[in-house]
Amino acid sequence: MEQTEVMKPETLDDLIKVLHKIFESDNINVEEVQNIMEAYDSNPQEWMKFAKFDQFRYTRNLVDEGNGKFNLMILCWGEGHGSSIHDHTDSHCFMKLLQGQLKETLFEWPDKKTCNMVQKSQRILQTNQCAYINDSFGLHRVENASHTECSASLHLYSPPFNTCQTFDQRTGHKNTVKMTFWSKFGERTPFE
Ligand SMILES: N[C@@H](CS(=O)O)C(=O)O
Ligand SMILES: [Fe+2]
Repeated sequence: MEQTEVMKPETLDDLIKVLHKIFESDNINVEEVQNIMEAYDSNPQEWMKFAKFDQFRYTRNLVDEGNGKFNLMILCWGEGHGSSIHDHTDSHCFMKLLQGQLKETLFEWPDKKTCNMVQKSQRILQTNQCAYINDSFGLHRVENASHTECSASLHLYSPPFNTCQTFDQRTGHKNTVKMTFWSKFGERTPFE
C-alpha cells in the first residue's frame, strides 16, 4: 500500500493535519498511522487544554472528529485508574502515550463455555510510544498502575464508535456500554 513520506509532525496541530490527509483514503496503512503518531514528540503545552482529569475514573476528551473518518481523543488517567476489559467495536484503535506510563493487558475473546478470561500478554507503554489494537488481536484492559503520577494518552479510533462491550474477568459475561466524553474540544460536556 502506498505510504505518504514519513514525516515528523512538529506539533499536535501538525499531527492532526497529517491524520486528516491519511484518512481521506479508505485504505488505512496501520503501520503508517502508528509511525506518524509515534513521531510526534509529546508537548504538554499543546494538549493541556484538552486534558481534564477526574478524581474517580479515567476521562475521555474529544480533540477532533476527523471529518467523520476517525475520532481523536485524549484519555486522562489518574493514579490507579483503569478500564474494564473491552473490545473496540470492529474499529482500528491507536493509542499513543503523551505522559506517564500505561499497562496494557491483552485477553483472548472468551469462548462459550469458559468462565475465567485467558490473559495473553502484558506490556508497559512508555511516553511517546504508540500501540495498536483491533478486535482480531483480542480484548484489552489499560491501567495507570502508578500511585504517584497521572498519565495521558492520545487515542485514534476509525471508524468512530460510541458503544463497546465490556467483559467480566471472572465470568466472561459481557455488557454493551455507551462511551461518553468528559469534554469536547476543550469544553466540559454538559450533563445529559
Ligand atoms: N478503549 C478505551 C480506552 S482503553 O482502555 O484502551 C476507551 O476508548 O475508553
Ligand atoms: Fe481500549
